[in-house]
Amino acid sequence: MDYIAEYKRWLENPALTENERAELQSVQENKEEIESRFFAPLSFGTAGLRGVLGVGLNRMNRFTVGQAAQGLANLIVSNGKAAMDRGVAIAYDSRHFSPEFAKQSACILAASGIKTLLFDELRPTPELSFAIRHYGCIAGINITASHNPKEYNGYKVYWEDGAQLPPAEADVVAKEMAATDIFSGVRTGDYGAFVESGMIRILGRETDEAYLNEVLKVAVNPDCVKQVADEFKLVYTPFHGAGYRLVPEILRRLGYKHIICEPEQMKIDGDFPTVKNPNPEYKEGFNLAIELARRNDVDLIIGTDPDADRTGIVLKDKTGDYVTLSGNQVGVLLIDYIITARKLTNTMPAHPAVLKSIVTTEMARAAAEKNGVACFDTFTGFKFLAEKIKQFEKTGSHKYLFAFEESYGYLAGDYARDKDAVTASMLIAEMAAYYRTQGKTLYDAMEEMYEKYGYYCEKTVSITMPGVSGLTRMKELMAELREKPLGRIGTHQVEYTRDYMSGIRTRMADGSAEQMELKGQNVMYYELEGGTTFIIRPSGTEPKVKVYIMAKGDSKAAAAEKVEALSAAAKEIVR
Ligand SMILES: O=P(O)(O)OC[C@H]1O[C@H](O)[C@H](O)[C@@H](O)[C@@H]1O
Repeated sequence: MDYIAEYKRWLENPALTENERAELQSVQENKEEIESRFFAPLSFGTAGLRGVLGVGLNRMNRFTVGQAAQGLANLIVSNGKAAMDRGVAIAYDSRHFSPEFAKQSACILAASGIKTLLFDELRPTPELSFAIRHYGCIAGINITASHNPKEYNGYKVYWEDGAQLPPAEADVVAKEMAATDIFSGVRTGDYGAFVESGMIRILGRETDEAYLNEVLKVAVNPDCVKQVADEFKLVYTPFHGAGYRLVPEILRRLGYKHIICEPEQMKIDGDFPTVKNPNPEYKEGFNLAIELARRNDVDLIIGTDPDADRTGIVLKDKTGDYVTLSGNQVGVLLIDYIITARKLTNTMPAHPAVLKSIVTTEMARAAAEKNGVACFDTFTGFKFLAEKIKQFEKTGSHKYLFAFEESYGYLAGDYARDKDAVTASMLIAEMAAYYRTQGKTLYDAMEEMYEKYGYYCEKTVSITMPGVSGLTRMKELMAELREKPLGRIGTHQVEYTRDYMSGIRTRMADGSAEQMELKGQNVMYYELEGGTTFIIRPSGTEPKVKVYIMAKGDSKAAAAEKVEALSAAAKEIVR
């Protein structure tokens, strides 16, 4: 794309406000910035749009959002009147412009004759997934950039089962967007008039109630909470986002009496003023909560990201220090706990299964299989886990107990099809209460878990590659890995290489190849000697290449040592 011509087209367009034009004028001397804003449209992938807020074709703004809404509207119209009447549920988080983009989308859909159900204020992402299923909508939109830094926003689109848009529908939206002129091709109308005519219906507390009732049903053994509720305390932080109301509420309904919320981070604010990254992956975000926990002698902290789909926890260890758990550790703890509680309460279904992504710890498989529960893998992205759940429903082959990814996303229950921090917080709190009734802390339970299932250790090394040059470098890197296969990584021999684009697994010793079940994603997966894995993939949500290192050892230290040695190799390979 001729980015200078596109820049000028925008600069001269009368649709821009004075402020928008001034923002574009302010970069006129900066060619690199112009290129980054105009080199290509934001791509509409299966997770919708995600990008930095600002004026430009490759930015999140009212024009790019309008084009996406029109693309979705066209897809729904092509599905016929019944689909249009089923409507679209729309939610948003605490980011800048999230409510504006949500309202704008509702007006664009309504102008195409599609009913919309718009939340009255920010809501957890999983509540949107629930609302789509609950109200029988054809689709859903969520304005959020999830856990990304404050400069970002995003446009996640969901389909009728409450999961993120399947690739076939995403392709249609992308094509419709490309055929829609960003300035003149988007139809809209008056918000007030649409509300009055019922084309836009506002969702409020009644939807929260229906959602919370469903979440509560996922609790496996809530009686244990009642036994310890008088003394048990926990600290909660929503990182300035959508978990602020419903997470404490579900914990209260579960029976907790002492929920200490971090007051600064309970304030809704798209600048996320107290954290660098509103992402439970980073410990720094928990600093205020840890202080609060220390003052109140609390040993469990729960944090949820701005759209309340990710959940992180911090525990007090035996020396009194506060340590963060990884998404893998929390996931395995929950698998182990859910299986225990299901057995205890006689609620284990026939053919139980857990689901995880290929970059998620193998310890999950060990925990499941040791207990007679099957474990299945999918690609990264909750939409793939949701697809598997749907497949189980269709064939009746398995009943899923729990699905999770190392990226701090967990789901149980049938009411939603995206990871749910409200449910995860509830299950974590229930699990902590259960161990308390056994005279243990969650930290004790985690240590025992390693003794039971083996010493696994994982680390993700992320290498940021920003801008247009970063995109090019990522492409080159993945191409190089395919052209010149790695024979060794660090000091380890590569035994098998899996290319998940072609779906081929090659034995390095003799070049023999076999077809795998999963294919079609840009992931290179190396099986190293000694059962260690090393996986490279470009992130789908941030300008990063991620290297996932997963090892098993005879002790915690031995596993960690293997991982550390390979971290250095990761930085050598991904440059
Ligand atoms: O590694 P990335 O492509 O950035 O994705 C990391 C995560 O992003 C989002 O949160 C998706 O909903 C998750 O399913 C995914 O695991």
